[in-house]
Amino acid sequence: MQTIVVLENINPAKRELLRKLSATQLFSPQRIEATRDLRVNKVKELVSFMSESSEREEAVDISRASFITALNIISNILFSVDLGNYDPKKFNGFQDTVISVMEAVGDPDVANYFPFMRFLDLQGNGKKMKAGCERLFKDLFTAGTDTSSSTLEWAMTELLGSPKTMAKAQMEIDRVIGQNGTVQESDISKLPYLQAVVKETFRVHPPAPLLVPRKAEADAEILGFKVPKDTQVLVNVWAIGRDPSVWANPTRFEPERFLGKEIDVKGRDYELTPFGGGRRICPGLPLAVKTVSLMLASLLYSFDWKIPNGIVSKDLDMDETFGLTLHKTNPLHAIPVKKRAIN
Ligand code: HEM
Repeated sequence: MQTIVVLENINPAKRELLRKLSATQLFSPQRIEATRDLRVNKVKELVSFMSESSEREEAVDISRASFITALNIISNILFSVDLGNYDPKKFNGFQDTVISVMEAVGDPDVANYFPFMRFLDLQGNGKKMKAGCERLFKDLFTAGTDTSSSTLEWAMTELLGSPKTMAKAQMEIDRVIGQNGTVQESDISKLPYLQAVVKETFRVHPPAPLLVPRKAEADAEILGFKVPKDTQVLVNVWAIGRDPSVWANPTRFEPERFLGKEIDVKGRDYELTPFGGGRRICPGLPLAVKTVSLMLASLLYSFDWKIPNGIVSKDLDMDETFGLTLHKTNPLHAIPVKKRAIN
């Protein structure tokens, strides 16, 4: 399931296209607003899946389940179809996904069904353009799914490792939603502690720890360091997130540090830039923050969580595999225990 964001390998023209497509056609504020119910429904399906596992007292692979949800949200925004399936027998990962997408793209009338495809000017472009599109969509799915599922997995890992923090987040959600509700996106703004948990997860476990590599366009000098033209520059947001000169107790997971503070992940506060910043800032940011917050709030509202195999919270492993993307080395498995009837 773990895939790597290899956006640095895309040529600049394609990257620009991917960016433009994301920002103007797919994740513009209007489009994000128009697809709100879709996200709520896809997260309801995640909760139903967890509910079935709960009845069987079965541990769930949190990263995999949230990956399917994130994938279906993006595939529905793009093509109004589910490309992921919670049943592993019916879903083999990106290969199947991209093939299904390409079958849709191969249809000459596709732009009638998916108006944004006109933007790509597909008509009559033949095999080469089709291959380009295949790569383009694959990159979009890759950039948006793995990053979101990794964030959710780390948030749940940290909360399972700190039962008090989990209880505090659950109490806040219960207070806002009441006993028999469903979490809506509009509730998230009323959940400052949940938002702080998400920010704290981004601080300690940024899914793209070195952002996307940059290259100096000209000789430069930064803080006395000479950076010659064409040097590859990596921004280590993982290290910034754990810098003791910036953060008190940097290795502790303490969402409280964000309460009452303006600091956000939108690229303006340089101590917390999990989505990058400036011209290259992640165009999927608004979608990602909404998706991750809604998934997390819904899982905490509907279920209590147990770690399988008698492992206690303090012994939960936090091993990270560090590369262009950051992953939990051993996938988190957790058992959902239903707290209330699922609507
Ligand atoms: C928690 C979720 C996510 C995180 C942490 C994340 C993070 C990032 C980062 C760090 C970059 C590079 C920015 C830079 O170097 O300044 C990036 C680029 C990108 N992201 Fe995201 N992302 C997430 C979700 C998404 C989603 C949901 C989508 C769309 C479906 C998406 C699409 C893209 C694209 C297309 C780029 C390339 C932009 C470019 O090269 O200019 N991302 N993302």
